[in-house]
Amino acid sequence: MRFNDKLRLAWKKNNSLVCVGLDPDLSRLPAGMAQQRESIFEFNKTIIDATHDVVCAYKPQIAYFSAYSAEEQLEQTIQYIKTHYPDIPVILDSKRGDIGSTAQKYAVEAFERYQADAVTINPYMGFDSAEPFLNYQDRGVILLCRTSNRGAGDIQDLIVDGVPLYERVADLVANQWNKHNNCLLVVGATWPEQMAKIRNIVGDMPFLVPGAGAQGGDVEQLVKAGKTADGTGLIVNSSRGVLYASNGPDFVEAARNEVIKLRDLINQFR
Ligand SMILES: O=c1ccn([C@@H]2O[C@H](COP(=O)(O)O)[C@@H](O)[C@H]2O)c(=O)[nH]1
Repeated sequence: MRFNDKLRLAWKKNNSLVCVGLDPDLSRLPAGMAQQRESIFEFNKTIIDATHDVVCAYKPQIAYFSAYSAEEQLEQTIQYIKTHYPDIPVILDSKRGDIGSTAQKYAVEAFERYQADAVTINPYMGFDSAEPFLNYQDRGVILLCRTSNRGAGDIQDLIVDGVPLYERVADLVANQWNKHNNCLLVVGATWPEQMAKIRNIVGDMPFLVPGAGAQGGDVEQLVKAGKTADGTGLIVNSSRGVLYASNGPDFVEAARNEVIKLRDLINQFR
């Protein structure tokens, strides 16, 4: 099934636009869980089991695995989701980007080694660096457009041909790179004004929206700025806000409650 179809079904099945980011930080694991790489899969599995019916996607961030030489735990986590909750898409957040021959290997890493349904990539090396990913027509390719961080504007707001670079990226992706209808954009929850502009440029293209939760993005503003006419179009990610809602014995319940709270708040404004 194509990524965008899988996403649409997940939005509908769980009536949720929430994506849980799987960013396992050994120093923040719940009390009683050993701070060692072997705990990562157990922690992720517990969070996934507790939230699979209230999310539309999971987003493991590769750095939280490779930093601990825990690639095996990343593989196990993705396989666990695909086996037990096959309706929930997995987005590998790795933000790769390189010359075509190397990008080809990164595409194999994301889509064949890790079996991700979608991957984040950096578009700033141009079309040939994105093409190896885009050629996997059933997978999603999520390109950085206006990121959630404080310094997002340093480069993304530079004026190119009379418009900010992030608008050029949005236009380029929507009108030239999206031949297989498998492109999405990263648009930070922290920039609702820019999000509204991007929505105007790209029509119904889905956005991966990091920055709700720990980064403080305003949910009402982001949903109003980014939703599509049918009240979808957004994959709203929260990582730390969910994973570390509590580090006590109630961490599972606290994580689930956090997701439900975010889901219900988003749904209020769809
Ligand atoms: O613009 C971006 C792109 C990616 N991210 C990633 O999303 C999560 C956010 O984590 P929180 O704990 O919910 O803040 C993290 O994996 C980032 O690498 C982003 O924040 N902004």
